[in-house]
Amino acid sequence: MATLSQAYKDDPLDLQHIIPLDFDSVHKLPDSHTWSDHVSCLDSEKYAYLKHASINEESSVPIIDLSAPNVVELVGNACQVWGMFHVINHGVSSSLVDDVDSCARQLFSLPTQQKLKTLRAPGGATGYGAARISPFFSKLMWHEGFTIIGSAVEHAKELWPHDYEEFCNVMDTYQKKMKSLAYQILLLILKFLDTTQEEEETISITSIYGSEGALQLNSYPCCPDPNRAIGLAPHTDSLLLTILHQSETNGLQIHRNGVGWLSVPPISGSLVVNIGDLLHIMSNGRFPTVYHRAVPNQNRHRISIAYFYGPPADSIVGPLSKLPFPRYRSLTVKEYISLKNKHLERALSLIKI
Ligand SMILES: C=C1C[C@]23C[C@H]1CC[C@H]2[C@@]12CCC[C@@](C)(C(=O)O1)[C@H]2[C@@H]3C(=O)O
Ligand SMILES: O=C(O)CCC(=O)C(=O)O
Ligand SMILES: [Fe+2]
Repeated sequence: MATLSQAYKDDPLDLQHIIPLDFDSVHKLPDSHTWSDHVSCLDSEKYAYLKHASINEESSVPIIDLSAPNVVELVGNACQVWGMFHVINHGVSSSLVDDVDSCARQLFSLPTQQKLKTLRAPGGATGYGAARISPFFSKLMWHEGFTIIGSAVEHAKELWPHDYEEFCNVMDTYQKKMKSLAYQILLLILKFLDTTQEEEETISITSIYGSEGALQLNSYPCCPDPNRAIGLAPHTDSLLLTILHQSETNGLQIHRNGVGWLSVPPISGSLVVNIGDLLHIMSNGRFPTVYHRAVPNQNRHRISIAYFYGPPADSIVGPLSKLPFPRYRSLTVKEYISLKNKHLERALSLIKI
């Protein structure tokens, strides 16, 4: 059976030459990390649009209480209008979230030489390094990441030879919580979409027993010139849905047609859920896959933790059968990952019917 790690291994990305900067030693934004044209170009292009757009919708990402009686409708509407929402009353304890956050901080505050011991191998998907999307951009990002798929033990032993257990336990517990929360949200979404009983059963069974997730720890160090740098370049997430914890510092932005880049500030105790490409496909395009980015700050080192939830790599994903006029062809998760690795955002248009 193909696993998520295998899917990334089969389609290696050459990231070896892209290594995060030793951020502490840099006091001026290097040319390699200066995006001024790109950043302002994206914004001004969209501001020109704004003059003509009529903005008569809610102006910020909705906050959904998972214990609300009409939660299916709330989640469904948020998925259709925004492709993103905050969840509160999600059942994940704040102490666990704080632990993950502080473990991530500890990891990123290790000396660069130490972190580089876990540098993502050429065919590997896990460990320390630049974002996978980096080779698609000519400028580098003000960011370092650490990817975990399954157990973090091998990398953790390299980072803290005598003291790795606490990190592993926290990451394991958090991944389990994220998996069950993601599953719970997926069921609400399937209820909202027109899903046949049979499909619901197949999807639920594979999602709970066979699903695979990945945990991405993101670090955006203090940046000497944040307006001309990008933390994480604009992208959509590939899998079904992503659950993001952002600590108290702003940085996440989403792109809204006719509006431009909109900040999604952290709300204490909430988690941000966003639709990924695979759920966009399953919903036959009814749910947008959210184009988003992260920007750095001058005085605050920002940490975010993203959990990516998806079906097993060899399962087949396509528009749900009751949704009329399929707009995308069905394909395996592995095939989609491979298309995305090669074509990034053009992957979706390549599977249009
Ligand atoms: C399971 C996943 C999801 C990945 C790839 C793999 C592990 C790391 C994830 C991210 C995290 C950072 C943004 C992104 C775009 C990236 O560059 O790496 C994500 C990507 C995706 O959603 O495609
Ligand atoms: O740091 C953030 O707010 C966004 C992270 C993100 O988009 C990702 O990890 O895919
Ligand atoms: Fe993302």
